[in-house]
Amino acid sequence: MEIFKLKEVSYSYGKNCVLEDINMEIYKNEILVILGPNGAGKTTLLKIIDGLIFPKKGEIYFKNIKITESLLHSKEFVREFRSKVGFVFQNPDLMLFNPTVWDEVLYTPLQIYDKEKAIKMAEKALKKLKIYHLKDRHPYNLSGGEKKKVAISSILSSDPEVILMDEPTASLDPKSRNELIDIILDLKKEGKTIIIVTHDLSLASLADRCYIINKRILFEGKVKDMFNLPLEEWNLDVPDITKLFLKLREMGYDVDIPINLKEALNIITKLINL
Ligand SMILES: Nc1ncnc2c1ncn2[C@@H]1O[C@H](COP(=O)(O)OP(=O)(O)OP(=O)(O)O)[C@@H](O)[C@H]1O
Repeated sequence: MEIFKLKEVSYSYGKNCVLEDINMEIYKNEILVILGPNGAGKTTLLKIIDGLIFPKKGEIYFKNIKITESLLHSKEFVREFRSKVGFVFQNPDLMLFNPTVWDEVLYTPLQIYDKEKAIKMAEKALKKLKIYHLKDRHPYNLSGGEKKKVAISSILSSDPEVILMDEPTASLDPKSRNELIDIILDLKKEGKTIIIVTHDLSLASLADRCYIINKRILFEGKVKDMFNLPLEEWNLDVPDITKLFLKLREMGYDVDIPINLKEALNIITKLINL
């Protein structure tokens, strides 16, 4: 089932066109990763999907309903849409406005559920991100990574169907990054649709499908099919492990390009045992 569909969407800031002719489908229960270098228009695209800005050209559909500017002014639609689609901003400071972490994470569920259920949801979300101990802290005084986790909890606590994440691993240390990756995979198992925007190519290993954009769509498909593309020329952060396997190919080894460390180890083990 199609959750979102974008048809020939374009967007400009003044005269500066940053997205042109974007055609995109987002399906239920997929992890979609949108890659692109700095300034490629990724955040702008997420804002369009989240209805925060409206395309200058083109059409956008949410579950087959065409989103129009007047629909975005309808309180009823916006309320329903906001309860179904959650957006974790790149900069958590833009999301955190309550006096404590607890108030922050409880805020949206209280608008949707009764108090008892809202409290349960908030507790669950804080525990999921392993930040329950921070619940009485003021978000302003937290570290960058802690703020990011609060921002993610505050979205998960309202249990949206679709989660948009802008550079979710930025400012997370390696342990927290791996924990977040596990959370994203769990969310998929729970039936959620997750859209991740990043220039960190290693996150692509999570994806069911990827887009690479730079104002326009440069690629759409499976991660595995990305590796024949000039990724470094397109200014994407190619992980060292990927570079190593591309080099092995250049040297004449008939190897697949692994999408994670486990796959890399399997391929190397096979090579050694040849
Ligand atoms: N509010 C704005 N007003 C004017 N120009 C903007 C605005 N927001 C973004 N831009 C410009 O639009 C282009 C795309 O920005 P956007 O933030 O969508 O890119 P991005 O791919 O998310 O980049 P990054 O990876 O650096 O976060 C950039 O050139 C940026 O300077």
